[in-house]
Amino acid sequence: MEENIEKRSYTELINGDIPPWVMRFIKGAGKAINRYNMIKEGDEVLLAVSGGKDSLALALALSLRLKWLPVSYKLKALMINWIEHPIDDEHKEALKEYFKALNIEFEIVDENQFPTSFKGDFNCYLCSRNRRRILFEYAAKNDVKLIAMGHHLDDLVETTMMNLCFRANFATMLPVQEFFDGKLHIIRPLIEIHESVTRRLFEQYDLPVIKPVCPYDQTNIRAKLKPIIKELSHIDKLTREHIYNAHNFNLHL
Ligand SMILES: Nc1ncnc2c1ncn2[C@@H]1O[C@H](COP(=O)(O)OP(=O)(O)OP(=O)(O)O)[C@@H](O)[C@H]1O
Repeated sequence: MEENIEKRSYTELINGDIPPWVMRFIKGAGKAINRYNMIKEGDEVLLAVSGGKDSLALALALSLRLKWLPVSYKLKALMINWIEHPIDDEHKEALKEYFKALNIEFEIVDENQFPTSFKGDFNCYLCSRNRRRILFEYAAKNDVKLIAMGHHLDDLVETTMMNLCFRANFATMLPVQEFFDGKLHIIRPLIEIHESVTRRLFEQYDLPVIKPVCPYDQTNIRAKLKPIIKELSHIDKLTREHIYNAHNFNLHL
């Protein structure tokens, strides 16, 4: 586990001691939720948890804002534990404690990251398809129609660049993605949040973050794009926002 010495306890946030920058983060998520009408009164939201800083930050935002919102929604968190490299008991306990403190029901399911259907192939695309299939099956079984994922603005920018530069495609990650004729939606409440904010949250509070276990994590194209996007943002610090705004999401709603 990350060294938590000198970090503040996340329970401070849960108990209401929320510094302005964390409040801006929570309100930023709320702004996207409202802008895209992601969650309505009484909805049940399945939160997809990787154990990384972003999905844990998303859990925090979705749970804390319920304290002052005039509307209510139900949260349930699901983590897929990959059988090929399972998380250890200590981390499992820390995650369970975190979700309990946030008042979110939390479940861990064991699944194969390399199912036989891959026929020996493996890449990020196949892996995320597999993850999505597992999440969809779980949602269908539990009659959940909303799945929240921890993707943020930097993820959107990297996806856009990947599609444009390597796949000759003007395509992006959507804040709200519809499946099965509207029977299921993936929502991304952190879509307007910079990764630097979730990183800061993780650096300052003892969120029970699990270190990335994916062998491809630092070598994939996404990781190679990060310094390039950072460089672009030195030319114009609103680079990420420009790429986001280029999609004119509002026009399609
Ligand atoms: N093992 C998993 N179980 C459930 N959901 C997952 C899992 N891995 C990823 N997700 C979902 O997919 C999103 C994007 O995954 P990705 O692998 O890019 O994130 P990460 O860097 O591992 O973690 P995070 O985004 O939480 O920091 C996560 O934010 C989370 O919502």
